Amino acid sequence: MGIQITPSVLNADLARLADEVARIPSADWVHVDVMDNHFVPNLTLGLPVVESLARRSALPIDAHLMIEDPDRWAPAYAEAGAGSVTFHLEAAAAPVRLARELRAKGARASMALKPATPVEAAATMLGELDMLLLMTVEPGFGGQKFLELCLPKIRRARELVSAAGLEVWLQVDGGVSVETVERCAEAGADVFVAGSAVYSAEDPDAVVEQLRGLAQGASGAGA
Ligand SMILES: O=C(CO)[C@@H](O)[C@H](O)COP(=O)(O)O
Repeated sequence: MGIQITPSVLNADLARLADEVARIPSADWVHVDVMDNHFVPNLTLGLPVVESLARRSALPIDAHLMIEDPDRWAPAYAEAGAGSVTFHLEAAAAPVRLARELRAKGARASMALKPATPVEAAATMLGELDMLLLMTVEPGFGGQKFLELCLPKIRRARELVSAAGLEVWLQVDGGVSVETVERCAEAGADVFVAGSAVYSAEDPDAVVEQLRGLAQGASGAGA
């Protein structure tokens, strides 16, 4: 599939959500952060907003659920029209069953790991996943500094995916910017979430293109 850029709308103007998504036509997905103030210390938006955005957005929705009890809630996001649904391993009671349920509902099944969770924790179920999300900040807020300690994890995840001969996408999320995207791509990431780097810019779509170019160059997938 190659390099994909999925801007997070967390730091966009949420009162104008559909318009904010329309400002990033070059993106591959729009990344929507769902937070419940239990799994993370922040509260954002939920199912009705995702359902409504799915009807209005030209981009497919990449829903990142930072919530407790994803076993109960995640399938509803697939039904609401999210093309990809990410739950956290740290929160799931039955991650394999949940991944299968998401796929059965027609969504891409994705699982996220917080920075301190070793990649090995996901190794046995990579075959159940379409994407593995490696958090490169502690989840909960946009605008944090990229955690360098996550780079070896990205490398290790790429090794595991390649060794298994799987097509699992490797997404990174947190502090991804023009300063850090190349290091993530070199380490093996291929899907890049960027929030403040995109939405703090006057021309968010130009940043999407810039991130894509840098990541492609660094991964060797460039022109
Ligand atoms: O999931 C999260 C934060 O928990 C992210 O998606 C952030 O929204 C990314 O924002 P930046 O770090 O790129 O500003």
